[in-house]
Amino acid sequence: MMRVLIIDDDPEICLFFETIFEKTGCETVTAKRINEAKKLSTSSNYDIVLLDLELPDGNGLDIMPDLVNLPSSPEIIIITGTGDARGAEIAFKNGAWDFVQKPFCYDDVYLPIQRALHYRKEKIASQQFISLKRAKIIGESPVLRQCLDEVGKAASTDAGVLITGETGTGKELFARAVHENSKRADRPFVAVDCGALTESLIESTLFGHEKGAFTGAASKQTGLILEADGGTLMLDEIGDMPLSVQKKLLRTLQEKTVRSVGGNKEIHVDIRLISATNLDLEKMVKNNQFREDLFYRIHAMRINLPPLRERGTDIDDIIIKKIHELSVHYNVRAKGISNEFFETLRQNPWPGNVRQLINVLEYALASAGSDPTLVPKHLPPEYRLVGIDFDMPEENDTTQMIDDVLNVNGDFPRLNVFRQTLEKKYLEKLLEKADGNRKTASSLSGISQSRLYTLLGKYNLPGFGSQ
Ligand SMILES: Nc1ncnc2c1ncn2[C@@H]1O[C@H](COP(=O)(O)OP(=O)(O)OP(=O)(O)O)[C@@H](O)[C@H]1O
Repeated sequence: MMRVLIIDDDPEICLFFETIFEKTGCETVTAKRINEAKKLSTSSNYDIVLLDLELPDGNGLDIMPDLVNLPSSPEIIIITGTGDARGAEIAFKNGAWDFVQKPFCYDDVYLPIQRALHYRKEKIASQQFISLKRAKIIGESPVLRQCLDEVGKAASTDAGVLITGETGTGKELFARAVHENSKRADRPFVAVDCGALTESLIESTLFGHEKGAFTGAASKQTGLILEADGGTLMLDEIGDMPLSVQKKLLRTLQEKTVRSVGGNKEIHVDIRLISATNLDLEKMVKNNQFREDLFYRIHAMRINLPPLRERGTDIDDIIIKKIHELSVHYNVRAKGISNEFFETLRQNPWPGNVRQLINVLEYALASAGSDPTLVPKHLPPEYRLVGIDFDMPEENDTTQMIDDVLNVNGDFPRLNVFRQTLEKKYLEKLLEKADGNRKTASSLSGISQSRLYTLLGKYNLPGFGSQ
């Protein structure tokens, strides 16, 4: 049973909250003064504390540090005075979960309380399941917790892990979590995006090269596989790795040695490999586009990350924590978040998943300026059109684009060429639609700004204006 401490000197307000919490099956205790609250909070554990700021023997904020640091780390909801416009700022700066402003009615407090109870229940459940360093992974939904369980299992072995999932679902974040919880945690974690490297670059980037090994190799360079020695190598977009490099990688994994381009020496190397992809590698194996022996080698374990739209209330947790993080990062005043803001974001489909959501939150924070609370009007217009599939091109457009690419030179293209041509066309359209604005392009596509730059460079496309 959840326990709630209500700190307020007004008997009517105490009764009001006691009734609400007891209806949801919680046990409540009340304190009318700071001294009384101090004694009660140290003699028992509480899940939620409601704290009035105007108490007869002082300001409620004076005991905030004591409450925040209680062993049970309760979720604190602050009750601010009538017309106190700094309610959100006071609450979040002092580590509160939420705030309610006097005078309030049942509807004003019902949602903050439900959210706090829900969050608390999931937090307790997750603590029972996981004692894992989570890197920066946010979310408590059952599907996400299952993935964290897999992280725990993967971290206790040295086996190859394949992480699959749509773009922006956190594949790199989870790879880091595996590394940080493994016995290799104090050794390097090196991530390489195979999709961002041209066929000729990928081999020398991974394996290194000798001076003069090819035109432009002015000096000897150590490859990233050796950089990861003793630690973890993450190969993102491994499905984009050319077959010739796949063969060389397999040899490295089997023999635990690496040979640079143009070199004749095998150097011993000890790496743990984590691969990631959003392609169907099984299908690629069947179509001879991915080596079967390598496929078996890299996926002794598998973690399949669900898209954000299937993660239930994780989106709320991510919104709350990321807004807080971004506010601190940009040194802007803490803001409240309206229910309508949450609701609008929940209803979007998020094809670019968490990355896309973070980009939109960044936009919202910038467009809110000094407004104290985030509301839907702070979102990019296309995200306010809930229920409309704004990110998906019309089916006819897509079919036309695919047909155009298939008919290039009249020859049927190899899959690799097809994919790259389509990707280039997508980027051209994206630049057009985003009007050359890098933030909009990143938000529309769900691709990080740094990845966008890499892709534009790869296809020799113009960059963005200076915004
Ligand atoms: N569960 C999560 N909690 C907090 N942040 C997350 C979560 N999942 C993803 N992110 C953030 O979203 C962004 C994208 O994550 P990441 O790069 O790991 O995705 P990815 O699946 O590797 O994407 P891609 O396939 O495009 O390379 C990063 O800023 C990451 O920190």
